[in-house]
Amino acid sequence: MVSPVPREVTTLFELLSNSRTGTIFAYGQTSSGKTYTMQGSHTQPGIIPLAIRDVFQHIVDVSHQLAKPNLFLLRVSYLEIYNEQIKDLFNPKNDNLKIHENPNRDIYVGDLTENIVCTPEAVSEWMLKGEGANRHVGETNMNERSSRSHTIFRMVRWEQQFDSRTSFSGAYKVSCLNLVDLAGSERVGHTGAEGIRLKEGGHINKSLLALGTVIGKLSDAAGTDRMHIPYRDSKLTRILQPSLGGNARTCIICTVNPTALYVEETLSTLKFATRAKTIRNRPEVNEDVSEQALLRKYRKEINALKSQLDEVRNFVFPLE
Ligand SMILES: Nc1ncnc2c1ncn2[C@@H]1O[C@H](COP(=O)(O)OP(=O)(O)OP(=O)(O)O)[C@@H](O)[C@H]1O
Repeated sequence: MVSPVPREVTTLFELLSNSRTGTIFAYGQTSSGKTYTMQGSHTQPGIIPLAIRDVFQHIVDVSHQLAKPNLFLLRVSYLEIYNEQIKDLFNPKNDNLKIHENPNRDIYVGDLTENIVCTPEAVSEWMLKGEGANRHVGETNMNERSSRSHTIFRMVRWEQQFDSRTSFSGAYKVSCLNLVDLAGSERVGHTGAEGIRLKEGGHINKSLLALGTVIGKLSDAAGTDRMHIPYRDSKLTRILQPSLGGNARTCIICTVNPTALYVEETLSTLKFATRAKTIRNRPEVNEDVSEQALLRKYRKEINALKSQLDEVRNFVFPLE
C-alpha cells in the first residue's frame, strides 16, 4: 500500500492548467490501496480532494496575477464503468451511455451530466453523492469495500480571457483533469468471488487486460507512429485514449501489497509500471479562438496599422 498523495501530484493541476488535459490514475491488484490513494481518509486527504483544492486555489492565484480578472467556469462529471456499461454517477437513470468522437477527434461520453460548481465544498458534495449512493462496491475475501467498477471523475475548467475594450474577448481555454479510480485485478482463488462478484471480477480483469495490452503496444511503438493500438477493445481504454499515448499529461500511480503471498501480482504491477514509463504523450494546448475574437483581433491590428500610417504621413507632409 502506498502512502497517499505523492508530492508531485498535489501540484499537478498547476502543471496542467495551461489549457491541457491531465489524467491521474491508480493501478494495482485488489486491496492494494488504489481507492485510499485517490480518496484518502478524514485525516489524510487523497489525490481527489487535494486536486479539488488545488483547482480552486489556482483560479484564485491566477485571478490575483491579472490586472483584469478572466471569467472562469468549472464543471464536474462522474461516471463508472460497471460490467462494460457506462453509468452516470450523478444520475443513475443514465445507465448505458455511449462513447462518441467529434470531428476534432475528441472522445466524449454522450448525455453525461455535468454540474457547474462554485466552491470546493460543492464539488465534494457532488462526489459524495455519486460515490455513496450510486457506485458499485462489494465485499470480497480480500477487501470489505472492494470497488466493482472503474470510475472517472472529471473537472473541466473553462477560462475566457478579458479584452481591454470592457468585454470578454471570446477566446477561451479549456483544461480538463480526469481522476480515475480503477477496480483492481483479482484472482478468484484469493477473493473467493462467486455469482455476481465472479461476473464483476471477469469484466474487471478483461478491461484491465485490455489496458495492459494498450500500454504494452504503446511502449513497443514508442517513437513510431504506425502501430495499431486496440483502444476499442474496452470502454476503459477507449475513454482513456487521449490519456494513453494521446495529447494529455498522464500520471499513473501503481499500488502493491507487499505480502509474500502476492508476489506474482506485485511483479505484474511493476512490469505494467515499467512499460507505462516508456510511453511519451504529446500534450497540446486546448485553446479556441472564436470568429468574433479573431475579428476583434484583426480590427485592432488594422487600427494600429492605420495610426502608424497616419504618423508616417504627418512626418512626411509638413516637409512639403
Ligand atoms: N496507506 C494506507 N494507510 C491506511 N490504510 C490503507 C492504506 N492503503 C489502503 N488502506 C486500507 O486498505 C484497505 C484496502 O484499500 P483500498 O480499498 O483502497 O484498495 P483498492 O486497491 O482500491 O481495492 P479494490 O481494487 O478491491 O477496490 C482499505 O480498508 C483501506 O482503508
